[in-house]
Amino acid sequence: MNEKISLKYIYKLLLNNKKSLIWGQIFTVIGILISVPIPLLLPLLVDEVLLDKPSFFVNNINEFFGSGSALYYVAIVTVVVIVLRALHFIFGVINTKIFTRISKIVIFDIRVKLLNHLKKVNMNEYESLGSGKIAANLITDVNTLDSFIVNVSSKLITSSLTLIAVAFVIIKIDLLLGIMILFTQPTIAIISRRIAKKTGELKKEENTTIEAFQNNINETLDLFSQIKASNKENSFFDTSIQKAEDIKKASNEFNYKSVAYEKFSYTIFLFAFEIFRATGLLLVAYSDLSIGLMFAMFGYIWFIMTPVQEILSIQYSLASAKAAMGRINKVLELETENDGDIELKDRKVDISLRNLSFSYTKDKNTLKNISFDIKSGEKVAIIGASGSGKTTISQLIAGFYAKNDGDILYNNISIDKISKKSLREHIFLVLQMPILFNNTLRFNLTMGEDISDDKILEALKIAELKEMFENLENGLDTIVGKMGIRLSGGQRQRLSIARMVLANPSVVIFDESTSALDVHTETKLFRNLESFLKDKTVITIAHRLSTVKNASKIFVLEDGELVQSGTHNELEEKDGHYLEFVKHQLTNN
Ligand SMILES: Nc1ncnc2c1ncn2[C@@H]1O[C@H](COP(=O)(O)OP(=O)(O)OP(=O)(O)O)[C@@H](O)[C@H]1O
Repeated sequence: MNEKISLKYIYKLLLNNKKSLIWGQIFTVIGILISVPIPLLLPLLVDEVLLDKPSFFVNNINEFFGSGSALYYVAIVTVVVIVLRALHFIFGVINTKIFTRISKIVIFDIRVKLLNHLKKVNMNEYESLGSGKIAANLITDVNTLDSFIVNVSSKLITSSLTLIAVAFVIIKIDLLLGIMILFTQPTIAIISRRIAKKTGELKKEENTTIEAFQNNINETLDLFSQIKASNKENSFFDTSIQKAEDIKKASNEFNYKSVAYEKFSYTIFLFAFEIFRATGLLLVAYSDLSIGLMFAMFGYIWFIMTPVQEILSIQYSLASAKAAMGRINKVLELETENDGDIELKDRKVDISLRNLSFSYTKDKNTLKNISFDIKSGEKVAIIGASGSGKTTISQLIAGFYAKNDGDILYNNISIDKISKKSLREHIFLVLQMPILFNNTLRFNLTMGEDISDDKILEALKIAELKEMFENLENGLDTIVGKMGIRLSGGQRQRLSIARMVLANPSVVIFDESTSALDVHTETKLFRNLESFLKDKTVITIAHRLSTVKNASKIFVLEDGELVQSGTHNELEEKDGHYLEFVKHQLTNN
């Protein structure tokens, strides 16, 4: 059972780094012990030195270092404060280093968990989310978790402990002012947060308008020639101008309101600060609070701003982390392939479809109750109208999609019991539109396997690609694909065939794999492949009569059902889809 990502799960992963966590907490406590007294030190000299009421500092300095002038006491305490601040900085850096490392390890573990799950996800499930969403889960959502974990692990404990320590100190200095500060500060912070949220919403609106403009302008520019051809420049560009107008409005709102909101929350803080100051003055006037301690209290007001903000930010970060976990768990909920453990050892593979049914979506059955047998070494063909389910059958035979009903047997063993790895070693599906990796020609042919150049060249020769290869400056090391040289549709199809030759499977499925080739090249190619394919099982999906005619068996599909099967000669004799197909081909040629 694949455990979902939850706070408990993250906690468990954090605990895997117990030793570092303990060290982190030790440094946290030391850091707090160093930083909390800082606001107290210099203000106390107001009482002890300026108002000439020697107490703790002056007495201790006198005892250990001897007495001196005001400059002497101020200088010593200032040096102590600077040293404490420097130490606090150093411990802070060490702490950040420890907690960042732990959170990166946790995030790495989560990414690995997701990738390991994705590796086994079955195709139907994969398509239900789509690559865009999955990539967003792996990048954006995991990053959201990342910042949450960094926040929680390093800031939550530090900020809470700091607040507790400061609360203890300021309540000890003056109960009334201490409680006032402790209640007012978080209230102000909450108000600021609310205001920040409003700013966030305005920013979102601005982003939406920018995105809409971007999508619109991208489409307009992509289809520029078509727009011009249909004389529609005005209407398309008017829409773009309207979208630009939306940006103007939303951007204006965001820019001035965000500054106003920011100033507003700072002003509220200053109001409160003035009230604290007045209360402090009154406490000095009417109670026993000293001037020095009053200044120290003012120092603590600034001091607790950061931990209060940080604790609140964790609350928000928790909300986004929970949403991110929900989306990440959608990936972990994708069902994995039913992987069996039987290895297909024999290179001779008989394939049988038994009442096979399959649907991509719940509302429509793509394949209905299909049964047929293909003996090892047989050369069969599947034909049918576009959308009748030919590609789907081949994908099911190759084990890409999971069947819904019925069974596919390989040497009488159900697909459910066979290891998918072993199945794919035996079956090679040559696609109509092979996708190239943005990598060298060699990688695209070998998929990273160590295969000698001689073998690769032999495969290129069989696939009728030798000539193209000889014209490449960097030979097998030429980058092809997105950022490299673009190959034509026909070249890509032949490259896929060369891939298949190198993989040397026992069953080859050609899914309209030569549709982009001219008849002359196609004939040469199949002649080259003749001896290679001699003992192999070959399933050909094709639209050309010439390609299927010589098959030992032809299966005719219609709307997901097997409607006819037999040899060319047998089927040609009967009225039905095959005869229609033959007639159609003859009249079209
Ligand atoms: N990934 C998919 N998700 C949902 N529906 C799909 C998917 N792939 C194919 N289909 C649908 O399944 C049906 C059969 O498609 P399939 O590609 O197997 O037909 P085909 O006979 O190979 O067609 P063609 O000759 O045009 O390649 C079609 O209605 C198609 O729209």
